[in-house]
Amino acid sequence: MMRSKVLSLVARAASNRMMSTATKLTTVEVNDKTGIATLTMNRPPVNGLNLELLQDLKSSIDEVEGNKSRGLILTSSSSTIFSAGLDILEMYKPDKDRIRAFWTQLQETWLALYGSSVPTAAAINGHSPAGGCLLATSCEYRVMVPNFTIGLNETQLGIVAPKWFMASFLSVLPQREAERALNQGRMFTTEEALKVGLIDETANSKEEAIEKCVAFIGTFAKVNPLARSLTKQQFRAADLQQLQNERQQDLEKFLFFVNQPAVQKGLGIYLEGLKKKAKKQ
Ligand SMILES: CCCCCCCC/C=C\CC(=O)SCCNC(=O)CCNC(=O)[C@H](O)C(C)(C)COP(=O)(O)OP(=O)(O)OC[C@H]1O[C@@H](n2cnc3c(N)ncnc32)[C@H](O)[C@@H]1OP(=O)(O)O
Repeated sequence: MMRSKVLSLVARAASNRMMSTATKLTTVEVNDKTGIATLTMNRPPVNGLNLELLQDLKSSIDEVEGNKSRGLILTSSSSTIFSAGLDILEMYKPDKDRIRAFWTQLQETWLALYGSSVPTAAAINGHSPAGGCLLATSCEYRVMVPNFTIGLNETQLGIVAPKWFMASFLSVLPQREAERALNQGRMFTTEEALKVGLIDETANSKEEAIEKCVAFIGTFAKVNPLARSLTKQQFRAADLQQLQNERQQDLEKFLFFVNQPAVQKGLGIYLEGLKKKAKKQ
């Protein structure tokens, strides 16, 4: 390895603390200069949100909450996928106990991210359908790299986005825009997403997206952190409380819905289509 490359790696290691390397599905890296944590999803090939990735995401968010980071940037280690959303294999022909744990964990992870007390931003460096879009819209700010897509495409799969998915979407888009996009299961290109306000900025690379997220978080540098976080909590309290109040019903509704023969059939056909497409490539 060239000396300059070695030196730059040493310098980077010195200025960034790796907080959690034990868990391999996510890593948290805190920049010593900015105090901002970058949480990276790393579940190849598509960051499908299965039980284990959701557990790691939740514990990484808790870690960032606990280590006094100035902000959290969510991104992916893939060069083309932010997250492909929920791992369909968790919902197709599911194991009875595991699917309960899976949905319960999804609820917990959303409550932690949407309700996070630190400023949050998503550096969307790849496609971000469904659950991927949920993660991005749970953050306060979104910067996306061109030539990818983002949206809640649930109706295209014959499934229904629960109320709290809609709440995140509605915290970003006007009701009319959100309703139409959800009914259509519309995926937006980066350019379209910028136009409707689903994302806040575009960036030419992941690095630039992270820089822009850092700049967003920097806008709070002179704002009292407690006042900022309590203000954020007040904006989000009703959405968070609604899920807290209805967690059990939401779980039962999901289990009932996902176990319907027609839904299972639809998921099977969709998975088959994905696999055929992957084989052709
Ligand atoms: C009232 C309450 C009711 C509640 C109802 C349930 C609500 C559920 C809500 C959430 C919805 C979801 O999140 S469902 C997931 C939706 N996601 C998608 O539709 C994305 C599907 N994937 C893609 O479009 C593409 O894979 C991609 C654009 C993300 C990437 O394309 P690329 O060409 O790079 O990769 P491949 O398509 O070749 O995929 C590689 C590999 O990964 C498998 N794959 C992809 N996505 C998923 C997924 N979401 N789950 C599981 N597996 C996935 C794909 O099949 C390939 O596998 P193989 O290599 O084995 O063939």
